[in-house]
Amino acid sequence: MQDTIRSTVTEQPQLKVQHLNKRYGKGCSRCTDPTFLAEEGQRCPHCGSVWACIDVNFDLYQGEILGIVGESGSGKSTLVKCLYFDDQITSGSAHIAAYKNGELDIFSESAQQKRYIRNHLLGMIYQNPWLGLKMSFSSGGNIAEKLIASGSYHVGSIRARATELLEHVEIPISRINEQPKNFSGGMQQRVQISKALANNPPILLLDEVTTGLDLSVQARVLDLIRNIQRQFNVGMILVSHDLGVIRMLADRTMVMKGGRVIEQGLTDQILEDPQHAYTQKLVHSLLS
Ligand SMILES: Nc1ncnc2c1ncn2[C@@H]1O[C@H](COP(=O)(O)OP(=O)(O)OP(=O)(O)O)[C@@H](O)[C@H]1O
Repeated sequence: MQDTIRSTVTEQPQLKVQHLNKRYGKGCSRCTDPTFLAEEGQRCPHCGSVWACIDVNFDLYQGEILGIVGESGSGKSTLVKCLYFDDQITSGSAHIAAYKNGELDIFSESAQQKRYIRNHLLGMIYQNPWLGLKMSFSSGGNIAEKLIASGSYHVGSIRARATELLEHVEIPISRINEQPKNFSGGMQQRVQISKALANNPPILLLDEVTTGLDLSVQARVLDLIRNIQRQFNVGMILVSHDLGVIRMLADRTMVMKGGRVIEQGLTDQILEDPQHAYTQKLVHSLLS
């Protein structure tokens, strides 16, 4: 895995996230700076607001998979939702190398520019395929929707790209006109992946994409993710509460607890020598 890092990682991060905070609720004068909340506390005792992400900092490099692991409620999904502009951040910044040379904070951009970033530079795969797919469209139509959003209008090219992507994720081309609501959970995830890849984004966000799938189906989706990383050299943020999934795929890992990043480093290092007591517990439960 470390060879992958050496051969693919370039110096400038694809994505740089700094001091990202996300609060649900109005907030109050006592929690303007969430780092003052008691360690591991997320809820302000005065106003009841929940700080889902507290001072999150990380870099994502080209072609690497960054795993984010943590217990339920630790802020993993909120983080990727903020990066995909599904949710608004409270404060912080993020820079994407492929967007204006990484010089501008994407969160400070206009709604129109955010749409551009989402349509051209990001792909999102949700745990729930109903969030990522239009179930009343055909599977080919779902891919077409993403291509049209990123400025492709030539019907022949769209059809050819949809065919290529569905083949890539091993959906039989005979089913290109079928609605994904008729597909199995694993197939729906594979259509979601093909849709997210449609515009060749440099960054893919994957939120618990195998949770709830049967083990054999899970293995197939995980294999597909690994192949995509190798073939497309795309940087991925892979959220999972399952350290086994992270171990299988992630080059580097970030451990979250109570909205905070409590540990990050090479996945091998984290598994072999976890520093934080919570990570030690996680690793121990994986190995026992
Ligand atoms: N829309 C919302 N309104 C209020 N609180 C929210 C909202 N979404 C998330 N939260 C709170 O933010 C915190 C972080 O939630 P989040 O879903 O990001 O955690 P997670 O680590 O992804 O958990 P899980 O693995 O269960 O999905 C939790 O305390 C959650 O209750």
